[in-house]
Amino acid sequence: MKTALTIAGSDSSGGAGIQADIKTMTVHGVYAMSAITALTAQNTMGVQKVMEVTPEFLSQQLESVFTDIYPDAIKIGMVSSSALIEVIAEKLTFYDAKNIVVDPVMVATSGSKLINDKAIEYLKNKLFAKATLLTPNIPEAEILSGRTIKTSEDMIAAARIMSEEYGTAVLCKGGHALNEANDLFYYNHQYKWFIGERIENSNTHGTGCTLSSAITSYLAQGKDLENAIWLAKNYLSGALRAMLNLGKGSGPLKHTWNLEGGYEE
Ligand SMILES: Nc1ncnc2c1ncn2[C@@H]1O[C@H](COP(=O)(O)OP(=O)(O)OP(=O)(O)O)[C@@H](O)[C@H]1O
Ligand SMILES: Cc1ncc(COP(=O)(O)O)c(N)n1
Repeated sequence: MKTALTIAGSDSSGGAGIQADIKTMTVHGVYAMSAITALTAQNTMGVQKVMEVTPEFLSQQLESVFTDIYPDAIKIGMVSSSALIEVIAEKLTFYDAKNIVVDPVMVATSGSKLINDKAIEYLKNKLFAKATLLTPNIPEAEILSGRTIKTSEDMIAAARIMSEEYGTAVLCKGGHALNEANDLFYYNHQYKWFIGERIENSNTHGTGCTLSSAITSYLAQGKDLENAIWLAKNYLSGALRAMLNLGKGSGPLKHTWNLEGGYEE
């Protein structure tokens, strides 16, 4: 069985973070493991409280996982402080980790900030160069590239800046654009659009986490990067199309849709 590790925050409401990642990896037939960076008390309406783990405890979780069940691929999500980022960067190097998807989570769908400013600099300087793929959404891509994104051309320019600066592939997600759900992939001085039909569903809590952990699952199974992105986007579209409607705010996706025989693309 292929194995994957998520290094991320726990979401008590189960729609994003560690819980979304484990559900997604599991329905892809991949053995999921976790190293938790923070506990969040959150629901579909917002993040009520965050409790970070200590760098020592994160370090121990990573050591416990890597020295026993080596992950074939790794997803990194919410990491809110520079000390935790340093620990992750050090362990990824020490254990020679491969197939690393970094989702630079900064703000939850509900608007709550999930990272501090110093940590953003550490992400850029210590973690991004180790990534196989970075998956910023549009607001994150604006912060990371220093460019305002209003058009498709702006998305290409921002992705180029990030890809060239960090020497990694970038998938700039277009879920925050108004009419489309097209994601822009940039690697090796070339770009490609991953076109998605926009689904009218206001329950989008955890779309970013789910997409990045689906990509990670496919990488663990040995798919190449572009194929992994196509397959993951198809999975995500099905999870939105299943129209689960839970909670009072922006609710979670139906992660199990692909086990139920419906919603074929
Ligand atoms: N309404 C939608 N219909 C179809 N696809 C969507 C929709 N909204 C988002 N997506 C897709 O979901 C994925 C995540 O994109 P998005 O830009 O929402 O990321 P994100 O902001 O990191 O997610 P999150 O809401 O978890 O923070 C992308 O592939 C995007 O195209
Ligand atoms: C622990 C954790 N990690 C990531 C997100 C971002 O996901 P979203 O933007 O969909 O709320 C979140 N809300 N909580």
